[in-house]
Formats: sequence, C-alpha cells, structure tokens
Amino acid sequence: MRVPFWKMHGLGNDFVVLDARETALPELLPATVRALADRREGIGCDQLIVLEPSSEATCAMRIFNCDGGEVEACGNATRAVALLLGEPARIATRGGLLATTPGDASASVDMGVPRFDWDAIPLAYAMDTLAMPVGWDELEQPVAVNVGNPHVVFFVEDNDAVRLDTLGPLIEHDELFPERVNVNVATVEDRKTIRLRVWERGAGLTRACGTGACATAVAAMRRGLADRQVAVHLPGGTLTIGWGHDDHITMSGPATEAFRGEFGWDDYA
Ligand SMILES: N[C@@H](CCC[C@H](N)C(=O)O)C(=O)O
Repeated sequence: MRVPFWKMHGLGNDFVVLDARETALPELLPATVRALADRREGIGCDQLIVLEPSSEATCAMRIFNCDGGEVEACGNATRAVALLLGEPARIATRGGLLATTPGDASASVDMGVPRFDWDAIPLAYAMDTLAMPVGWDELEQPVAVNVGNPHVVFFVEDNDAVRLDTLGPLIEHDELFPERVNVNVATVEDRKTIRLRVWERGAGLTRACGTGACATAVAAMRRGLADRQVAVHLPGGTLTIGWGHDDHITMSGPATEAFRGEFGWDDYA
C-alpha cells in the first residue's frame, strides 16, 4: 500500500502528517511510528500526525511522539494542520476540541483552558502546583500545568545555561509524573517577553514546543511575572501566547509545509 504524506513544521518542530479522513490506514503500531520518525532510516520527524474523520469536529488529529507513544496535544502540529485545512476549523484531539484559524503561512489556535490541580497534571501525590516543593540540581520549585498534555516549567536566570539534555530525561521519567512530563526552562526577559527551551516527553530536545509555550506563558502569568499576552522566543522562532479573561489560551505563529511524498506501508510495518 502506497501512503501519501506531508512533511510540515512549526518553528522547526517537525511532523509527518498522514491523511486517513477518507481512506483508513492499517493499525499504527509503536514500531511503525518509530521507523517512520527515524531520521536516518525513515522520513524523520519529532511527531507523527494522523488525521481521521470526526462526528463532532472538522476532523480528528491523533498525535504520536517519535518514541511511538500516542499523546493528547501538540500545539505546533495543530497550527500545521490548520494550514492544511485552509479554513477555520474545529480539530478533535485527545486533549480537547481546538478551534483553529489559518493565516498566511501561520495560524491561530484556541488551545482551551489550562488545568492546575495536582491530579489533573497528573502528579503522583498532592502538592501546590504553583511552586512545587521539589528540585533537580539547579532546577527548583517548578510550576505544573496541563494544557491538554502535562508540563512543568522552571524559571531560571539564564535558560541557555541549563543542562537540559541531562536534566530533561531525569525529570521526564521521575516517579512524581505517572504519565511522564514535558520539561520547560524559561527566562523572563520582561513582562511581555520570555525565552524558552523544552525537553519534550517522548521526543527530547526540539526546536520549539507550542504547548510548552502555552504552559510557560500561563505559568509566568500565574506567578505574576508577565502580562496576559507575551512573545515566547524558542530556538526555532517566536510564538505569541495570550490568556483571555474567558480562561482560554490563544497561540499564534508560523507553520510551514516543507514537502510532500509517499512511502510504502510494508517498508515500515
Ligand atoms: N511538539 C509539541 C508537543 C508534542 C507532544 C509532547 N511531546 C507530549 O508528549 O506531550 C507541541 O508543539 O506542543
């Protein structure tokens, strides 16, 4: 079976997008996801995205990290899919129903309402999620936020100096996080500007993470460090994040189609 795909990215966080809205695909096993995502032997991506039909939305979007695991949310991929759909849409994800508005090589997404209760993150036991009494070396007292998927956010003097390649996996796999966690290290430049690096659950260091930008912006706003709209600068570029008085987060930023192709399913199954 030949399967067409789009290769897309949002600020360098890249995706292989498969369209199963009209023609169903065979069952997607974790090993197939890993093989397609492999940058040496496969097509290569941080996340594999599958579009499916939905009775409640324009389409459903399934999200798989490059380690093969299926997850609830991906901000950058939602903007990429918004661009593919080409008109205002509602996209059903495991993390919630998202309203999207495409622009010219960009898109805005209503990312829904963030959650802060310890069991909604989820954490293994009850604690204050605005200043968690935990630490890993120089990373201490993070904020925990669920924006469809789980995040912890550490505010530091200089986020470029943090050894995220070693601390990220330690924190991701800590038993405090029963569903693992995305790890954000952020430096607040001023009330409208944040610098961010992200260790993504199931994908490692990426050029950008849309949900990480949302979680970090909301965490900074809850801590009283930032205004209700901020520019979040990631290694791959900048996202604008707002947290409205209706409690909804809005994310705006670029999305890019890199190329299209097709592959033989049996080569990866
Ligand atoms: N790159 C994404 C997030 C992808 C999922 C994440 N790694 C998780 O496991 O929750 C984004 O742009 O939000």
